[in-house]
Amino acid sequence: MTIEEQARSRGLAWYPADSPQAQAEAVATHVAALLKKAIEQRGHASLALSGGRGPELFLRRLEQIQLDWEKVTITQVDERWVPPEHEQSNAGLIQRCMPQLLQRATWLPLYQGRSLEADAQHCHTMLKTLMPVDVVVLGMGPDGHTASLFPHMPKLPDYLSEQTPALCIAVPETAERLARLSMTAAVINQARSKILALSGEDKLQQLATALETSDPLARPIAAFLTPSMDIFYSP
Ligand SMILES: O=C(O)[C@H](O)[C@@H](O)[C@H](O)[C@H](O)COP(=O)(O)O
Repeated sequence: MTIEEQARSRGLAWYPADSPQAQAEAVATHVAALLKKAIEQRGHASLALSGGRGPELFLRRLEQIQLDWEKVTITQVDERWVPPEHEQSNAGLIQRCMPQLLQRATWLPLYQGRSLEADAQHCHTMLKTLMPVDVVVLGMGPDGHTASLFPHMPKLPDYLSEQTPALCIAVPETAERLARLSMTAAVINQARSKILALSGEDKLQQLATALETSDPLARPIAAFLTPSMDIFYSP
């Protein structure tokens, strides 16, 4: 079975693109269509964005799309616990890519600069009022992590359970990575729409393994491969 067949057999939509540029175009227009529908139905819409290196083309394309951005609230799926001017800040990336759009939308970055725990509590409270998020855009790391939910991290089973009371968690720094803030499955899997955008053969194989083995402790992305999820892949 191809990975596309595996995804479709799980009720996931599969959108292949020929290049990262085509993928960015497809994701941006798809996100805009979902937000437009939410605004038509409920008068407003909410969007949660991931960071990392992957989404830059998508974010810059979204900046160019005409929409009632004044009716959209934008937050983050996760964040490195650094100020926006830090080179590893996801908020900094989003702000650099979408300066005009963020002037019009309601922008709710996760990093507040208090303490890691205090910021996690602040974001938990913010997300409680925002849920259910209309559109959550996920990436996936080469190890199968998504958001800042990493393989075999402490308390991962709690964070991947939709019953977990925590909506945003503090992820302590390790030798390999900065401290982070992250949404949990209680928010992500309650979203009206999930989008996963990934590129490259390595990540495609990781996704195939996640679909085959469904072991979310080893590959946390596996906990989110449920409808309604649209997967956008480019080589
Ligand atoms: O803070 C982060 O790193 C992201 O939010 C993370 O969840 C990202 O989606 C994956 O790590 C993929 O990142 P790349 O696109 O850089 O591979």
